[in-house]
Amino acid sequence: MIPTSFPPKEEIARLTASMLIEIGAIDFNAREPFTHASGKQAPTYVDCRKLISYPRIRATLMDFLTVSIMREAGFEAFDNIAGGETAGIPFSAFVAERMALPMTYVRKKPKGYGRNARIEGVMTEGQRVLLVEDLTTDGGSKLSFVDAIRDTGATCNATAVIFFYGIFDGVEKTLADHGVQLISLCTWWDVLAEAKARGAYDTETLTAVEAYLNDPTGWKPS
Ligand SMILES: O=P(O)(O)OC[C@H]1O[C@H](OP(=O)(O)OP(=O)(O)O)[C@H](O)[C@@H]1O
Ligand SMILES: O=C(O)c1cc(=O)[nH]c(=O)[nH]1
Repeated sequence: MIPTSFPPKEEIARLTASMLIEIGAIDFNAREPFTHASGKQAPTYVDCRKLISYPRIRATLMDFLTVSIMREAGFEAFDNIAGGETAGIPFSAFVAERMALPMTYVRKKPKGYGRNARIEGVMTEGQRVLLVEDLTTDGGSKLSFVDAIRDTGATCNATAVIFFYGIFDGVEKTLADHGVQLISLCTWWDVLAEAKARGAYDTETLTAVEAYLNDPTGWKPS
């Protein structure tokens, strides 16, 4: 069902950050960095996949994502909600259910046999498709998913994610240049503020993380 409450964007960001911290979806390690889909290393990892196991938090965040989509893109802007393999798929299902829209999903690569499809479910020419994903780091996966959607003759002018890194230059512009609007609930800056407010991590950890957030390309493991 479509939620009717519309908390302000800043409150959505704070609550989302708080929920991610509460369920242990936020990992920091400046000594043994995480490798991301882009191949880059970072002292940060947010595991939005954990959210599916927490029904109260999951429902609240999916309401937030749905109202953010309607508020920032329009109430009647989409005909089809597509999830990006893998982490985007459950969230696309929850959003599609709320918006009473068809759901599809996009594979990272063609299946390799059978129909050799990248798109699963029914996507038709001219449909206005919203790509739903768990997060965006530098946007590389989004461009690939959007291109696969457009190859069907559908349009895809927006992507909605729970988490946006918000630290790399030009990600929103690169997406915008590709004709894609980015809708997100929170960034690392919201998580950092909430972590400090809660005293959730030790000062050394937060200092190392803040150094990375301020200069992700110059950052080196400690
Ligand atoms: O490239 P970006 O747009 O910045 O987004 C980062 C991608 O990295 C993660 O996927 P990953 O490839 O790790 O796979 P998974 O979804 O199968 O876990 C995440 O689910 C995003 O799709
Ligand atoms: O870019 C990624 O691959 C990535 C970063 C992150 O923090 N969490 C995640 O699941 N993937």
